[in-house]
Amino acid sequence: MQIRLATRGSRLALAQSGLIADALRNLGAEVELVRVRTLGDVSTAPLSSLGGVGVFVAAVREAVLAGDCDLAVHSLKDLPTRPAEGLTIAAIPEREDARDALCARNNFTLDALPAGSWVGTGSPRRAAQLALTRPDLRVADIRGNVDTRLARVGKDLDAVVLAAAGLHRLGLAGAITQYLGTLDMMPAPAQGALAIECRSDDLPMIELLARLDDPGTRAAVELERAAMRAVEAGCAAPFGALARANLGDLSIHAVLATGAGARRSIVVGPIASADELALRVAAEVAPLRGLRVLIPPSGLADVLEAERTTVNTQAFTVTEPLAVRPFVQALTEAPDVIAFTSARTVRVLTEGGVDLATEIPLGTTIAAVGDATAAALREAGLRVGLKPTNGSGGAALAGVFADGPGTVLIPGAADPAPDLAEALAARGWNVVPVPVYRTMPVTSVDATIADAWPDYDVFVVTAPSVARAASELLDMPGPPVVALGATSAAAAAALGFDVVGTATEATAAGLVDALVALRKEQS
Ligand SMILES: NCc1[nH]cc(CCC(=O)O)c1CC(=O)O
Repeated sequence: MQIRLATRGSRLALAQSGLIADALRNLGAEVELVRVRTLGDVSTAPLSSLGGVGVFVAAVREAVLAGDCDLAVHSLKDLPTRPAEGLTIAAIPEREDARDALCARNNFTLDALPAGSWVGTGSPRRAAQLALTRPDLRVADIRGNVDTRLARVGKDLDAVVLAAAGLHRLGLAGAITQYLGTLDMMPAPAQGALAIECRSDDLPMIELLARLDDPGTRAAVELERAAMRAVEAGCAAPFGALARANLGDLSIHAVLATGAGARRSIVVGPIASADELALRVAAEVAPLRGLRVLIPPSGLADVLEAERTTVNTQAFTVTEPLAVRPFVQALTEAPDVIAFTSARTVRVLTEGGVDLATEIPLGTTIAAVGDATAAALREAGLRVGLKPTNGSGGAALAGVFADGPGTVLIPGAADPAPDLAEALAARGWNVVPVPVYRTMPVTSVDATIADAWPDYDVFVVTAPSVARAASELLDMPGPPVVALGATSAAAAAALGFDVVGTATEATAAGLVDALVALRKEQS
């Protein structure tokens, strides 16, 4: 049989195509490599603007579909999980090493790299896992083929992370200074595996290629890819998975980096139930996947996105800073305590030109309602002396105060939630509220958000003013509400929302915990 094999011209593509050509020649076929230039090879525009890795794949696929060639060899990890019409993956040969490898200067391992070292990778999966194991390293976003990436080690980079399989196939195993374990660096789904594709109606070719198929590899990589699909993680998501077939069983380890940390899963079961295994993995690493959430814009939205929820953002309020002079004036009275009720307050004062670290009298105690506020205060150079030991919010903060007398300054919104002031007054404190910003409701809501309003699984209420604005602008009772803190929960409930959950900590972790608890309840 005379076979024409479509290949890209990159060194890795030629090496991989050559391997398969040789394997086919061993089976008695005559094989000719036909080079296809792809837009991805010709253009210097960023990959994402060309439609992602798919541009490399599209041109060789076209050559096969058009009948100019009979088959193409792909790195399976670069193939979209959606099947290509008219084509079939007729063989997945035995997998090369699936691991990622560190190629570092000075023979460094990941542990030994000095703090602050620059590590090159263009992969969000690799970057996220590096940040988890070695948060003290710096990651450089690099592109290009394996040779160009490797050439930068010892020049502007201290190390790069590359697939061991690619390095092996290029004869570059000598550049590897450490094979990375899956706890530090879970590989991409199907990493190290090749896919041989031909036309779905080319039965003689399908029959020939079947002899190169390794069923164990196929079962493992298909499970990894099914898990990726179930997580709704595209190739840009920080998701890694490695499965192994052993007798009739499949085991899979998977990781999804979620911003602050990562969720991991290990699942084992019979090959016949691979679909169910993929769903179990997805449920463990991405328990919130697919949840439709509406939330005001902030860093919280990014965290929910990393958790694979479907997030829409809509601003319901705008902050209007007020003059800072009343606050600065109040400082001259040397209050015993200043209680900060939001990171926003800290930001408004700092942006208003107040240098909190030098202008607040030394003897004044700084109090914060929760972690986010405390973090903002520390960033402004203050030492936080008082914070709730259990939970967060105004009432929780008042709980850790000693009884008065004394004076507490509370800078914040012009219409603050009354819980902190009331609780402190009841314990004998002289409470001095100082408005430093006003929260104004927006006047309209984006039309697509308004349309989708009844269909959201959760509306995250981050402040009483958010609930108030939403209740005025959109139809009530609206979607189920998860509130960020007890104060927001009470305000939302009073406005007629169905409050189905409350984050005990007004932080990303607290919100995620509340949503996960809700999902568990509902399933
Ligand atoms: N994304 C590029 C790519 N596609 C396949 C390989 C290596 C071979 C393989 O993983 O099968 C590489 C290079 C790399 O990630 O280091």
